[in-house]
Amino acid sequence: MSEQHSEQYEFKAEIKKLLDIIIHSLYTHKEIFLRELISNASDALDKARFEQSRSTEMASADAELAITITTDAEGKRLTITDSGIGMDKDEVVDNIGTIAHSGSAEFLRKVAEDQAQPDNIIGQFGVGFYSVFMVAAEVTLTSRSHHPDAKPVRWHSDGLGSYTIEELDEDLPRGTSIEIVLREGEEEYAEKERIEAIIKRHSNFISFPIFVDGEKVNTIPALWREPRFNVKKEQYTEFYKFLTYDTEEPFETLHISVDAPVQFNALLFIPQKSPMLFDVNNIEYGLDLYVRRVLIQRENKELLPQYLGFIKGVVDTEDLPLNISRENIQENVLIRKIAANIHKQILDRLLKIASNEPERYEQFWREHNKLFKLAYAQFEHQDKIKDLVRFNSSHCEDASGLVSLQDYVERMPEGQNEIYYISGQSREAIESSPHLEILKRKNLEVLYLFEPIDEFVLESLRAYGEHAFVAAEHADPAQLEAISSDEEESKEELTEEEQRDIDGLLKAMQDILGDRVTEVRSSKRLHNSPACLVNPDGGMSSQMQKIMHLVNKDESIPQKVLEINPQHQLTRNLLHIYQQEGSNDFIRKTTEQLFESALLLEGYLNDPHALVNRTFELLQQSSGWYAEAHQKE
Ligand SMILES: Nc1ncnc2c1ncn2[C@@H]1O[C@H](COP(=O)(O)OP(=O)(O)OP(=O)(O)O)[C@@H](O)[C@H]1O
Repeated sequence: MSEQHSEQYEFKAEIKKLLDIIIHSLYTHKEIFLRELISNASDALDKARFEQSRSTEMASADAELAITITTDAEGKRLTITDSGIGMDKDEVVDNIGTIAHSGSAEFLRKVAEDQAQPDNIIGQFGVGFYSVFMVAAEVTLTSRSHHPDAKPVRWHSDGLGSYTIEELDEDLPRGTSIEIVLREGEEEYAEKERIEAIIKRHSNFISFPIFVDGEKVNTIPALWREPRFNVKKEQYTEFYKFLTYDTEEPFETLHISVDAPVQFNALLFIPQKSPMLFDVNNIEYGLDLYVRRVLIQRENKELLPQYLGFIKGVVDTEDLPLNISRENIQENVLIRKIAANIHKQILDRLLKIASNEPERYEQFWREHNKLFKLAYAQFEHQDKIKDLVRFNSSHCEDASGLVSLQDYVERMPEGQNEIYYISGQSREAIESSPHLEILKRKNLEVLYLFEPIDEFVLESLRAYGEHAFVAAEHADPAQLEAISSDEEESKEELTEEEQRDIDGLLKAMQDILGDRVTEVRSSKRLHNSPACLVNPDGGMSSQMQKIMHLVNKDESIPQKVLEINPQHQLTRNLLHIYQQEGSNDFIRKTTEQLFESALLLEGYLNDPHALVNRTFELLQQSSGWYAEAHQKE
């Protein structure tokens, strides 16, 4: 054969690194290299079938779409050939010379990040084409693109530092062929039985025939088109592992068959583990869309709302034209109908698990809630979502407990109309909040929200039944009056004179704080704490306010109401001082101190210097008075 001269290229540094790990890996399941090559061949065949379905002019138009494997035990060789889309020279350089694709890049990042043993994680990632070097001493890839005028190309490498590439003058049938010369010790991969066993284990669901030395090996039809009663649990699990490379069983399987108003079959899985979420707004998700068994698009996002992005699976419909373009999928009414049906079925299944197997549902929630909570942004199916969300609450023994809104409402005592919540970084932080005091005293359950998104969830859900969600700081003490509490309130009533003077004291405190507060007023909500900050009526909750400040890069402190507990001993003491001397320097310092302490508790105090210095001054003064008082005795 006449050949043009071949050109030699060095591998890029990152590929060298990947190859070095792969070649020196002691990984015991090297057989997955075949899964990777067959998966690439299948993708190439899917693309060829896709082009065929839209009558693109192609080389070898009549070739059967199949994968052909030949073994040569004597020559220690294995060849994998497909009649797929093929590659021209530029495509080989671009595709085989890069690891920008998901599997390998992720693999390298994980190895670098975790210092993890590559051997343990190599099987979890599709490390793609290069995994062939786990078993190969030499690899020759020959490819002929489907473009009618393309020239065949040959790529050759021993995986060590460089590769050669050349265009061939003779024409070849469309597709790609990978010839592997096995390394010493890896001869088993040139044995027919071994190869057949590997295919059965990892590639049984490939939708194209796979021939090994002339015999067809894979026999399983598209599982999602089988009637449900025909499919065994093990087959679902096997298909799930094939689809996701997960090593565990799926958490839940949904096999859906619908005939009207739109025909489709779907096989969907909820994995046990959530995907790695670095950025929930930027995750890869979607369902594989087939039209009459032809793969039209992997990870189609129109079929699944983002908040259910942890779900994996395939959808196959008879009702769309095969030549639908990927762009048209987006506006297609049938796709929307399929998506709506799938959406509803998934939620119904989750509701069923939540009511029949609450503990198992909690397991789901713990794993997938981060993504699921993005449901706050969509307004469809809100009633179902309300029954699916879970939070920690004051009813739980510790921060790991979960309650449903239904449970909460069932526990509500007579007279309680609202569902109370409070946000904070931890259960401890939340439980020390003065805003909780009145609710605790009335024995009312409060939802504890630990993540910023939680408040968005409640804001958008607004109410459960007729019970509105209300931040603890907005709980109206007047309304709570009606609810009886276990503890008898041991209020020491203020005398008429004290009541009058306390108004004067509050006014004096307000003058001291000026426009740092909207008002200083007497509190009905406090019990143990002397003071707290609350939002002026109808404002957003503090947590929400903080998020908005963060978003707007605003560091200013919002104006709030300072509430003073008139029953507190500190207030009583201040009142006596005020009655004797009017507003003086001690009242000024104490007011500043109360205000800044409340700011500190709310997380607003940017600079604690003044607070600390004032603490020293007040301690010095009060210890002086103490010493004096005791001397006199
Ligand atoms: N048999 C083949 N026919 C046509 N193109 C191929 C074939 N094998 C590989 N390629 C091309 O080379 C690219 C790189 O393949 P590789 O196996 O390294 O990664 P990948 O398949 O893209 O990613 P991943 O392994 O994460 O799924 C493929 O995306 C494809 O474009």
